[in-house]
Amino acid sequence: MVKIAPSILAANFARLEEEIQSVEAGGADYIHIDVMDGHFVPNITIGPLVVDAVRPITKLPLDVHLMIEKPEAYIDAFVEAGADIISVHVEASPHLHRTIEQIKQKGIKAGVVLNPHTPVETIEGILEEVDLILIMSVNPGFGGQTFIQSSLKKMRTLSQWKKERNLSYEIEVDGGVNEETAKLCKEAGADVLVAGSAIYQQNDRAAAIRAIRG
Ligand SMILES: O=C(CO)[C@H](O)[C@H](O)COP(=O)(O)O
Ligand SMILES: [Fe+2]
Repeated sequence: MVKIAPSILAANFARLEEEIQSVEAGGADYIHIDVMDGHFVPNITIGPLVVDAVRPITKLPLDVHLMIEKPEAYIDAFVEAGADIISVHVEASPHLHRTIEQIKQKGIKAGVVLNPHTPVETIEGILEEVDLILIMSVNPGFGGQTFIQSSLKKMRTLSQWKKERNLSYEIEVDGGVNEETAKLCKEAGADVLVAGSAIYQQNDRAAAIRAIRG
């Protein structure tokens, strides 16, 4: 069954505890946390302090999506704050192999993220090292954008490589995921669906999660 990772970017930050607990009770599998630095992407969101505050209020794995320059400088802080999965953008990581090793040495899962224009071939050399590959289906920086269809081809390729090469990474998709686009992502081989607006804009979080899971 596909996993659902609600993105708290679309939550009411003044009520973060309730917002997180509502999706946990509604059947979510991960809590997706979008970290933006105002440099790699044109928006600023949250840092390790918020991850640290959120850690004790949920049992779910914290799936931390770093949209920041020099992610290697902040990995230790996010691990200490309680991240379970840390994903870094290939576009922000000239020494991607080293950064992935740095995350794994901390005993947590390591992911790599591809922007919409970045071909999957750029990470072919690191497929065996990563626990998760996150395909951006919008340009990172904001919630509530429209799903970019060309991301489906990347999911299909990653799914095919995974089978052919007997690999174990999870294929995650992020941006514009709703009931309709979720179906396409599942058909293309996605294992984890991130959804912000499609979950947090609904009062009934369990129903929203069920609809996306399909
Ligand atoms: O990484 C992100 C944006 O950079 C978010 O996780 C993503 O946009 C989720 O929001 P939505 O489901 O509303 O598109
Ligand atoms: Fe994200």
